[in-house]
Amino acid sequence: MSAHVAPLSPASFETGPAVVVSNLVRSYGSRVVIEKLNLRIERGEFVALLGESGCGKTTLLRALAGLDSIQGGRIVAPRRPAVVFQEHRLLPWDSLWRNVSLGLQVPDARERAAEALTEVGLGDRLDDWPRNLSGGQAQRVALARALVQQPELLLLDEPFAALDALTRIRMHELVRELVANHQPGVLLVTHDVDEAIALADRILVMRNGAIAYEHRAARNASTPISRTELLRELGVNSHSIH
Ligand SMILES: Nc1ncnc2c1ncn2[C@@H]1O[C@H](COP(=O)(O)OP(=O)(O)OP(=O)(O)O)[C@@H](O)[C@H]1O
Repeated sequence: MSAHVAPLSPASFETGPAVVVSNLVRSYGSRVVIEKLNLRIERGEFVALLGESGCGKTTLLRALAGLDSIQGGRIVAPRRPAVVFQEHRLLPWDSLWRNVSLGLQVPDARERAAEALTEVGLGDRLDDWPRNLSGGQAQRVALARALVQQPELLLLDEPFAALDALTRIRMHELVRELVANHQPGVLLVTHDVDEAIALADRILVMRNGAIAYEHRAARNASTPISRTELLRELGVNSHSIH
């Protein structure tokens, strides 16, 4: 865990939020990218983060992951979150089960990896190699590697962006199922408005270094989040909306 991510007290471990961010500031040199941003994600809550290119979505995700230092504010999380990136980032010289169990300090690492790989539909590929996987399969392994850690917070940085449309839809179904089973809080960074609407309980739009818009989906809502409204928030004018 990096120095700036403060642990929650043990009492709040089982029931507390997945992450609480207060007055976060992140800058590169003199350029402030995130300015006094506040965010709270509950366990089991699926939050999607949209925003124009360059607005700071990945910067926020990296700060939450503890990968970068921050210049102000506070991030309180129970443990280090798990992250899945757009690229699978599997080690080519390790078998799939070893990739999945990397960093697991338990005697039954292979069994745990087997369970996780089975959950993502690759339980028969334990001893296979990353080079033999399709893009979608590799992202499944990346998801298994994240979930084997039983994270309270799962950070997804455009994990489906490089996949074809059909594989992406299958991955949406899988992620929905995995999140329902494991109940982490999720922050999904995406450019895809429809993906955000399909998956998220809450959709955020980031602008000028902070959360500028928030839409919370009512559970089992008969009227879905308005795509037009979201696109408007993203600066797409009504003439371009179909
Ligand atoms: N390592 C870095 N050094 C300097 N500036 C950076 C660095 N990383 C990102 N930036 C700048 O910070 C701003 C936010 O970048 P970030 O990658 O977080 O945006 P984003 O919203 O994720 O964009 P995209 O949707 O295109 O992926 C951009 O102006 C970018 O140029």
